[in-house]
Formats: sequence, structure tokens, C-alpha cells
Amino acid sequence: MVKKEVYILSGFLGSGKTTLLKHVLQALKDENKKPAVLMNELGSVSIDSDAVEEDTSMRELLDGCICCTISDKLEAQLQDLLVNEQFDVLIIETTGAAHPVEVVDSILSPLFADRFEFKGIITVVDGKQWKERSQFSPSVLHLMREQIRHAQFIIANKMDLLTEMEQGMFIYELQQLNNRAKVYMTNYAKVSMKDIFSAAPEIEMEGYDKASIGKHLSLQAVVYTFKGEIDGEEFEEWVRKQPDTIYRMKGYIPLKGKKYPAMFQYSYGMPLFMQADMKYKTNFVIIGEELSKSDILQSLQAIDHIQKK
Ligand SMILES: Nc1nc2c(ncn2[C@@H]2O[C@H](COP(=O)(O)OP(=O)(O)OP(=O)(O)O)[C@@H](O)[C@H]2O)c(=O)[nH]1
Repeated sequence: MVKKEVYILSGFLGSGKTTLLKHVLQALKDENKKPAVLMNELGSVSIDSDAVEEDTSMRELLDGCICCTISDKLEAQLQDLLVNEQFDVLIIETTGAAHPVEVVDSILSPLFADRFEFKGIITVVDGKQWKERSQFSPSVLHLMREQIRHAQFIIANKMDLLTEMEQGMFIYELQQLNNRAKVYMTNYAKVSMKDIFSAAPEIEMEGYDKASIGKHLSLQAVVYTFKGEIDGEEFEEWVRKQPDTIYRMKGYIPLKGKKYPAMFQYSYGMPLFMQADMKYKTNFVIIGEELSKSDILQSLQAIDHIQKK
């Protein structure tokens, strides 16, 4: 089955994400590719959905930020799109207050490992907002930096509102934060999408045991598929031993004595087990920075007790 390409549009409130979305949709149509859009708004009413024409499949996640309150709903929406809609490329526009890595995390969910091909995060930065960033709180500043840091493509937008000197400074500062991303200077987010579409996919998840996020992304994903049974205590011990550069783990763990594999969630130090009510594939995804893939796979193999017949 051909995997569907996924792009995440990120960027702080008002930076120009919806403006960019319109260009992206037009460019996809010009290439005869059918887009689908998933939009997330903090409020309970969507304001931007008018940007999407009626012939494009769209789902909306309202009243919450993808990253915290409704990540389960996001997965349900992704399932719904896969089952009910025909499309080639999925664009996820996140709320300006979202951390993009949390969204990548859902795309990399074990549920979708063989359906989606993650192509990258496109972050829009408002040059004027950036210039005046000292007015923002430390946590907002942190979020803006994170959105820039994790992008594969940076749209340095609203250049019309900056002098040439300021533009130079802006690009320099963006590159200080992320020198791996491609940076485009734009007015009204007008960028050649051909360049972005033709870039290599960021994460390949073929064969489940092989997942590498592209050379220029600091995040990595490792995927393991359990083949035998897992002892709960051994697994907890394994989790405790992992480095704190692991931000996220998620998957279905075939615990000894349980009918179905249990759903395991871990984010920023907090582990959580949930009973599943059906048999999911026992894929387990680990996302972080500076991970040793071989150590992770070997240590998981060591607690994966495959029954000998
Ligand atoms: N001057 C100027 N205005 C721009 C530019 N790009 C976008 N805008 C305007 O900035 C405003 C916000 O743009 P949007 O595309 O709605 O931004 P957004 O990131 O989707 O906003 P949220 O959904 O609130 O996060 C709109 O009024 C745009 O017309 C630009 O390059 N220059």
C-alpha cells in the first residue's frame, strides 16, 4: 500500500500558517495530488476552515490543543481519514500554541507505522513578532524556539515588515537555532512548494525495526515489535534505566498473563499503562534525541521472552 505523505504546519499564533496552507493546497492540486487537512484550533469554533475548499477532505479538532488534551482524538481523526477519505497527502495545521513534536508523535504512533510517511515540520515564523519577542513570556519564547528548532523547513515570513538589516539579523538568528533546516524568506508565505515536496522523507519506518529520522533532524525514532511475552516488572525496570533524552514512548506491550497487549504511554518522565480491548500489533515506538538504537533494540530483545515450542 502506498503510504500517505504527512506534513505538519507549525508556527506561533498569527505567524501565517493558514496563509501558507492555502499555497500548499493549491500546489498539491497543481501536481494532481489530493490533499486532506486536519486543523486544530484552541477555541471551540474553527476560524480558519474557510481557507479549505469544499472538495478537500477535512477534519477539525476543536477546543483544545493537539498536544495535551486531545491526542487520542487526533489519533481517532487520523484513523477516520484513513478509512473514509481518499487522499495522497495530509497536512496538519497545528494551533500556534502547540509543540510540534507532540504531533509528530501521533503520526509515528504504532497504529500508523505502515500508513503514513512523515515528510517534515514546516514552521512559519513572523519576522516582526520575532524582532519584538522580548515582550513574550519565557514559556512562549521557549515554545517559539522549539517550533524553530525541530523544523525541517522554516518559512521566515512577513519580510515586508522588516528592513533589510533586520531581515539579515532574523535569518542569522534562525540559523543559530537550527542550521539544518531549509530557510525561505517570504511575504505572505509565498514559497516554491516544489522544493519542499521534492525533499526526502524525514522518517522511514520500513520493517518496523528500522526507523531513522533524517540526518538533519535532532529527533530520532526507534521502533521495536515484540515477538514474545513481557514480564511487567522487567519492563518497568527497563523503562527506569532509559536515558532522559527519551521524550516519548508509546506502544502495545504483550504483558504476560494478559489477553490483549496493554497500551503503554510515556511522556516526559511519566509512564502510564492502559488496558486495551482488542488485539493491536505489538509495535513500540521510542522518540528522543541522541538515542543509541542498537542499545535500545538489544535491551528490548533481552526482555522479550519468545516461547520455544
Ligand atoms: N504584512 C504581512 N502580513 C501577513 C503576511 N503573512 C500573513 N499575514 C497576515 O497575518 C495575519 C495572520 O495570518 P494567518 O495565516 O491567519 O496566521 P496563522 O498562523 O494561521 O494564525 P493562527 O491561526 O492564529 O495561529 C493575517 O491577517 C495575514 O493576512 C506577510 O508576509 N506580511
